[in-house]
Amino acid sequence: FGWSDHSSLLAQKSRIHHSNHGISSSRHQNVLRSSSLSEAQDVRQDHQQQQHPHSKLWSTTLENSKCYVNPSIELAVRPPSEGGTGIVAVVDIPADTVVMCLPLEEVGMVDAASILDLYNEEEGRDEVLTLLKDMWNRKELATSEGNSEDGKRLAIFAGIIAHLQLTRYKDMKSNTSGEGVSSYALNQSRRLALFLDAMPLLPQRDDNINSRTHPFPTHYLYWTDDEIQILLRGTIGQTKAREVRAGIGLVVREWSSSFLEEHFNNGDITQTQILNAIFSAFTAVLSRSFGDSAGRDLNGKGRMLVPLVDMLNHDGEDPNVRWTWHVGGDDENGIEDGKGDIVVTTLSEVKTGKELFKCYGWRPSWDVASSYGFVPRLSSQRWECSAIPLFPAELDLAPDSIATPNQKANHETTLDLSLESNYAPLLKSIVDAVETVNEFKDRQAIDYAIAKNETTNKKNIDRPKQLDRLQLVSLFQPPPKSTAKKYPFLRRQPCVVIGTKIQISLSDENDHYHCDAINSVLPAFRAAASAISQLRNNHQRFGNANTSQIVASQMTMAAGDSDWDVPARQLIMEGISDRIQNLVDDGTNAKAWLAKQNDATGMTDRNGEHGRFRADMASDVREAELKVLRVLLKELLNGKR
Ligand SMILES: C[S@@+](CC[C@H](N)C(=O)[O-])C[C@H]1O[C@@H](n2cnc3c(N)ncnc32)[C@H](O)[C@@H]1O
Repeated sequence: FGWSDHSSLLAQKSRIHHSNHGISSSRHQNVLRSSSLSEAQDVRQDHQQQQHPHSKLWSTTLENSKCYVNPSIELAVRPPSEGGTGIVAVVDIPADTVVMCLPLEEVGMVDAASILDLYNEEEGRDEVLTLLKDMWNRKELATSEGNSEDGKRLAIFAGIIAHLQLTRYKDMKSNTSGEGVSSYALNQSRRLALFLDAMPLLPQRDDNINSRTHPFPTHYLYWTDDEIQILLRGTIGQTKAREVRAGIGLVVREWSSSFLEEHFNNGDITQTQILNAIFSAFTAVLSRSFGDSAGRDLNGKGRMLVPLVDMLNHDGEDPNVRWTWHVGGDDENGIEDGKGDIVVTTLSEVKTGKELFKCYGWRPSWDVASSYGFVPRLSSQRWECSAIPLFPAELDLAPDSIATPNQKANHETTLDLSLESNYAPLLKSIVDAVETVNEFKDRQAIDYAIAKNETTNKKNIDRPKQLDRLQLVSLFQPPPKSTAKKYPFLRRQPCVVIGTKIQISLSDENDHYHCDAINSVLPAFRAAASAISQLRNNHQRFGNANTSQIVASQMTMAAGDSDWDVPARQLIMEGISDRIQNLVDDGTNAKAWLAKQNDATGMTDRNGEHGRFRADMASDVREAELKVLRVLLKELLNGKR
């Protein structure tokens, strides 16, 4: 579900095609309208005496003499519209100050591997943990760059959190704390009780009845189907939202019998609550878990959740704190065992009343939105991405000749390049061609550095490394006219991700980043231009345009040859212009739809407010893409002059 998932259009396509609509709307609505949660709230009221679970976790940690929390910081519990809970400075804090030092074992850090490692079926079988352990050990089919492995681990982690949370709910409801049959899951849920309560799981008690909806109103799992289809139309955000919803929908289906066996069959819990807990756990893991910035993620076992540190909000442009993982001496093994301290240090002075922000890592807006349920505000400048279609959705095969009326009527002179059967072979050749060119370039750079006795030197040192390899994503498109009757469904249009540094000011000081951005995608578009030229030649000579007749080696040659720059830049320019137009039109339609909704419902209650958050988020996703496309189009037009 992370950034790395974007690269593998080829690997993901079959999965997505089967589940275009994501989580079925009726099931989804059930979750949103669930009213059977008041019992859970009542139980919580008794146990927590109305204290916010974040505050409770905070004060309990402060009481632990082995945990250090600098008295200069305080917790700020706020509504989601204000970023939710955060941590603020109560006095001026100088740079390089340790504000937290939390021993992982003391704070109840959670990761999937440790929970599964300690689970022993022979001491009491647990259907959910058995299922998750099997999944953990299952070798995934080899896909590029281990994407599905990351997604799988994240899902298992969510499964564990949901299971422990449901176990805790039953434990609290039965009101027999410490008595009766104990199980591994029960013991773990008691050990992690405070932290489990502090995640965005079952709704918390609130005096306002309207707020008894999900506590994470902007996460894509809680959008309605209409919101996904209309508010996000035309954006890469829509593709991500559909992927997240479809992926989780499939996982939930796979898990349902084990969860029902463990929780529903034993009574006490409704199916809706089970589903609700699973969705909530996914939002918790997607929005709060993290790995080690040094690349150490519990010996490659996955991600972790760390209380208190997960209350720090994100600033990707100017973070004022960072966290590090300290183990005693050189004891790197401590990290593998999840031991050591998490230390949060200020990077710059934090003035009284200001919030502490860490950077969650660079990701484009559409990706931040799909994990974290918000889009960062652009304050000064930051790296951002959009995507450009590799080919026009409908290719004119005879652009210079006049087609006969008969040919036109039969669509003989066009090719639908958003049909998978047509684009898939071309896409594979483009990926291969770009890889060949990149390998060649890397070798040349190394040879050059050796000859000059230098180390290889990357020009834009702050350019995110994800942008240095070919990234493919796809957009959902309505069918082109030529095939709309025969195949009326939405289909995917393959795109290349392009990223540059956008800024809030109107000056052009980032021109060189835009120029680099275009250069970095040129090989893919040169190969695409070669494919298009071959298709047109074949059509002219043989009267057909079968994509299987394309010569891949010609595309590879073109990918590395600047002679192809003119048609490649033309393709990029047309793709960008087309996208800008569509994004603007779809944005206007989204606004009109929203206005209609507002008129119909008044949008005054909490659901209306949450709807507005989602609409704002959709608009931010759209604007971020538009900003990138506009600066790149300007750069291309300047380059032409
Ligand atoms: C790791 S948690 C941080 C604590 C969180 N605010 C809470 O209430 O528990 C990450 C979530 O905080 C919110 N968040 C973080 N940074 C934000 C920001 N700059 N603006 C708005 N929301 C933010 C998002 O909902 C995100 O998914």
